[in-house]
Amino acid sequence: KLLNLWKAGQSVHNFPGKRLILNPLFNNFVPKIRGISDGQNSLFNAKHTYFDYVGWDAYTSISLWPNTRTMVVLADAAAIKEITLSRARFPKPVHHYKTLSFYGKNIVASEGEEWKKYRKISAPAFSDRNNKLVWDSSIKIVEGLFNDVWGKRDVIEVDHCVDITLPIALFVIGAAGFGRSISWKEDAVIPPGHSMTFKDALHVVTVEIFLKIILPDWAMGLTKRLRRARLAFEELRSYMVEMIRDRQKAEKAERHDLFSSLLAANDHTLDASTLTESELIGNIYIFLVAGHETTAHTLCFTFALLALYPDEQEKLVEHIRSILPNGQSPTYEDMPLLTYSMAVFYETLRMFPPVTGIPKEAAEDTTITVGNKKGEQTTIPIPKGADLTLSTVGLHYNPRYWHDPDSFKPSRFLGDWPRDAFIPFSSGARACIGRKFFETEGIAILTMLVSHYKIAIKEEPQFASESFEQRKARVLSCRAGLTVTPIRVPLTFTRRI
Ligand code: HEM
Repeated sequence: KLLNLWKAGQSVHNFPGKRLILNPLFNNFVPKIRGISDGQNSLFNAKHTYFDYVGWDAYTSISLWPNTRTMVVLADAAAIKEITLSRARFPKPVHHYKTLSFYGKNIVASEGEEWKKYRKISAPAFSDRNNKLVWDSSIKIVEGLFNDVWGKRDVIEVDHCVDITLPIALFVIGAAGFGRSISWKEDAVIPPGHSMTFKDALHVVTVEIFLKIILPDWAMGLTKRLRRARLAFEELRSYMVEMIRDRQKAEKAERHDLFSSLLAANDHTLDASTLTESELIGNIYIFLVAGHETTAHTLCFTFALLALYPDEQEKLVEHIRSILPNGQSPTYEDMPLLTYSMAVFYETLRMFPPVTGIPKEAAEDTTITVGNKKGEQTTIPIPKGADLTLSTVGLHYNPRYWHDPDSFKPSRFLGDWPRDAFIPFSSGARACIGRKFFETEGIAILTMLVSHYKIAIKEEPQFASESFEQRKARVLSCRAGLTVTPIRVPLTFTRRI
């Protein structure tokens, strides 16, 4: 093993970095122990500090067990751009995404011809015509929250903001992606033939996904938590199968949503049939997950930041009022005018990118040139098979590109800003297909919420004496999940209009 470590170090010309016993796969299960494991949420916690320590916008991370893994972690905008633009030289290491394929192969966890096929089938559903559907669905869902859940109350206290943002995001992808409209009232009821709601099944599967990596099937019956996880995996599958059967039985209405595109590709009566049943379910699952958790967590951090910085919230409200002076609901045509809402999201995504590290691998022996804050450049040899991690957080907190990166300043996104140093949706051919979907629903939801309600941190007696910095650290604390997960964001919504 020591010889392997020496050889791996040689292969990257001993570029400085970490030498660890355990592969990053174990970060979620083993705490941070110097020389052994990087621990949970390590990229997010370190932000740009380890790059500062090394003195370059790159470092190596070589680990030994269960196999020798050579990784180069990057926070250099030019190097990251080069990598994301060269898909043949730096493909997606699909073997790291195996857990996302347990329902079937899909667009996120594939490469090459297979990925091209899934992308081609899905792309038409992300057109401008469907974005209008996303917008209208989002407005309707927030109106449902106001009317059916919050009702006539002037002050609403929420113990954890994700309790509202997760259902909102799930209802939007359900309605706009899969024609599955769920009302807030229906959502609480377990339908006949099921023992969990759709929302709970999807949530448990998303949270417990890591158990699937480490445990064999037989072990999933050992404890109450594992049995609940196993039940959720089965329940979600049966919900997805029902969704397919219901849509297949329904009148062939003129629909152009994602579900129609996926089903048409699975229609064995057509010559163009290209998706198997397992690929169909694999892709439905991945769109449900990719389309709701990232969105829900981003909305939650956005509300938390606006509550912590009331001056920024008022600037946002003033801007919205200048576009919608009579308090009317925004329309899809208003979206391009709501530039401050977009700036607030981008600043939130800069500070809390849901995906903290984007994996790539080297398909051949190659090199990468990176820089540092002194303006120097150096070239790192990258051996074939080495892993590369594009550190979204490292890049987003890199002072070479962002002035005062630790401060929440949405206005930095109003003028000219360094586009290559902003990759919350990744970049290049493998960038997020749902970016516009998110931006559309996000702006509709944010605009509706802040123009109707003032958002504040919920006052709780046990935290009465904390300083602003302590409050900020408490409210914004997060852990690693499938995406960066806020731990507890207690908020108060007070009616404005
Ligand atoms: C704040 C919102 C979102 C963020 C930050 C985000 C981020 C990302 C990132 C970083 C990737 C690349 C992942 C990788 O290389 O492994 C990605 C891919 C993807 N995202 Fe998103 N996403 C968001 C919302 C959405 C939504 C709303 C949908 C669907 C409705 C979606 C669907 C997908 C899909 C299908 C892929 C795989 C694309 C491909 O490989 O061709 N995402 N997303």
